[in-house]
Amino acid sequence: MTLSQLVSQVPTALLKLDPRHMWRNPVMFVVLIGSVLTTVLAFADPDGFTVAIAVWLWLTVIFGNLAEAVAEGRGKAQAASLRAARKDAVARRLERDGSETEIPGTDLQVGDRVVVEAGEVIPGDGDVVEGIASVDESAITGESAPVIREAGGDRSAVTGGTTVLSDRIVVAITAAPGSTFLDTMIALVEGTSRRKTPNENALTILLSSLTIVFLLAVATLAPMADYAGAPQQTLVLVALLVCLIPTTIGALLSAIGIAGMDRLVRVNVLAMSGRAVEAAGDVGTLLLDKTGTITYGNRRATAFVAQVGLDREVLRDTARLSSLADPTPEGRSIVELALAEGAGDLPLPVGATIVEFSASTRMSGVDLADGTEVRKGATSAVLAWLDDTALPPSVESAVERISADGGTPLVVAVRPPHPAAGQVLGVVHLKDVVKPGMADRFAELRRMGIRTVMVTGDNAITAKAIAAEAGVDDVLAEATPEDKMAYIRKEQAGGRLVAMTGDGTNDAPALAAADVGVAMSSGTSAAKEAGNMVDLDSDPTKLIDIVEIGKQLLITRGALTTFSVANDVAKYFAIIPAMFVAAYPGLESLDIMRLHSPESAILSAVVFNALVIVALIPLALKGVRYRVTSASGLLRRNLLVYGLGGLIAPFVGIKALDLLFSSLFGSAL
Ligand SMILES: Nc1ncnc2c1ncn2[C@@H]1O[C@H](COP(=O)(O)OP(=O)(O)OP(=O)(O)O)[C@@H](O)[C@H]1O
Ligand SMILES: [K+]
Ligand SMILES: [Mg+2]
Repeated sequence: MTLSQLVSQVPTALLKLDPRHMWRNPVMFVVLIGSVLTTVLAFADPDGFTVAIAVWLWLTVIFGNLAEAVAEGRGKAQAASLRAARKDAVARRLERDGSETEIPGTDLQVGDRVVVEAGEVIPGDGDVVEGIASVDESAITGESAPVIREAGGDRSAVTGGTTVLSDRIVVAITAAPGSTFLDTMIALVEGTSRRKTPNENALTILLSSLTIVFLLAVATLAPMADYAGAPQQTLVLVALLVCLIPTTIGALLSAIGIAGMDRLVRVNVLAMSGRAVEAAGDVGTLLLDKTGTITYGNRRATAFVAQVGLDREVLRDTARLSSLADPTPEGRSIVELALAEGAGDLPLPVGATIVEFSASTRMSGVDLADGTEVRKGATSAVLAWLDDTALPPSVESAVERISADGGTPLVVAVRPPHPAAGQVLGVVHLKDVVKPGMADRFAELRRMGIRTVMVTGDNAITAKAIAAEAGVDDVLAEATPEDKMAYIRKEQAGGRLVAMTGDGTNDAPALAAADVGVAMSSGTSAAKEAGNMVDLDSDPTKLIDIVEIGKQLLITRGALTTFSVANDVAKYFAIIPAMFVAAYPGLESLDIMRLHSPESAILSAVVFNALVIVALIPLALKGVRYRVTSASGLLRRNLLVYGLGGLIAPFVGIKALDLLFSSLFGSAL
């Protein structure tokens, strides 16, 4: 933060003096009332002291607004560059009859299908329903490397404003104009949609209560001072009140929250709510999707292993048949492998019914017109479909070998028309690769006290093999969407906050149930809508940064609250004796500060109180540094630094200002 940044936000800070805005912050609202009151007094009796107090009370309020304005200002710059990305693209809407109509992108409706080809801007948010393309998403991510977006899998979502670099895709629009991802993002970084988080609300209530306590203390001080023969002016009582109420944290609270969101935006994560950011700081369990999260996610068929005695061509052609209408990356890779291994390029037979893959059935295939049913899928699912027959031994050993290797075995089976029995033909070997560097990052999470759990629809052996390679703490295999939900609920019932990253439509319910649900930007629209954060880089290990930023937010807020309250308590002891020493000479032993005069004591305290806010703006925005240590160690350290610092600072600061003022205006004060 530079000085010019501060100065440039002064107009915004002044606009924020609007009582309708100030009302949301009770501590600073009290200061505002105090400023108005002392200003009236200054007009009635314009002596130097009164004017000085009035001016510094106004500055106190403005400094608080300045903190918020600077925090918001950083987002505004980002919003401006995002606006530039929201180009008004022309949409090529696909009509029912297959023809195309050109319409403005802003006229698109949810459910419309649009064609986008190389060089064109995607006119709205949606899911790719046909084709595969490389897309330049730098407009939203700032990353220039193109990404692949394709129909059917977990990498199907595209964002309006990004550009197709190669090939042709058909996109089904999922967001109405005005409520697109880019619109949400702009509102978020601008802070326009920011609401107070539960913790912020709780802290605001606490700070308001403290304010009331000090208000009562100062109010009872007035008659006591009268009685003692040292009547205090209203001006002094107002100034005293402002010094005692927790103005430091009151002024910086909202800036701390905005800065937390902003730090996330800087690592390309959009948090849809501040609550999610706070929760991230307290996460105990992290659920990670295997495919696409821990592994690259483009599971590809690499081999057909037929049952002993069966021609490999039969397996190859049946596997191909079962995949002809399967748009998932797995399905398409099977068709490609079959072709490469010499299968004919025949289309799907007429009259065939497509059976789509789903995460709960874990199978896909076709039903032919003659009643023959063809399936491929997870071993247990296919065996259950075949009325619990056992696997032929040769297939069983192939399944085990593929799984132990971390691959996904897809069993292929046929069920001829009744009464002939169904039969397993063999298995397709799907391979996926664990992303590099995973084990290190999981070790880091472990040091932060977070347990990592890999969740997958794959079988237990494959899951264990991948888990061992990636270094996670636990695995949940053959997980249906319901299993994922149940696991999250169980952890939450144990008092742990759960974070989860996911990209698939089948992840959506779990993403919604998790305390922190991070959807990969590459994922499906359903996943993005269900989560409360989106990672534009689609990097699941980003959760480490997210947790750090969440912890940093909580620590910063805690540290500055400690400082603020300690500061106020210390001021009480620094200035009360100075104010009353004339009336009660017995207080002299308490008057360790030896301030010049009661007026100088009050003015110094008010000025110090205001300057502390400005001095702490950089820390509020940057955040207190987070180190990986135990929570209690951190607490102890912060109490020591910020509690003790808060106690000592006023004595030093007020004394210094008192010396300055008394040397400048000695006789007047
Ligand atoms: N296109 C498909 N056709 C048939 N079966 C499939 C297909 N894709 C996956 N399967 C089977 O279904 C199982 C579950 O797949 P799913 O995509 O739900 O989970 P996953 O990809 O292993 O895990 P996740 O996506 O949650 O990381 C897979 O292990 C595989 O056996
Ligand atoms: K104060
Ligand atoms: Mg999947």
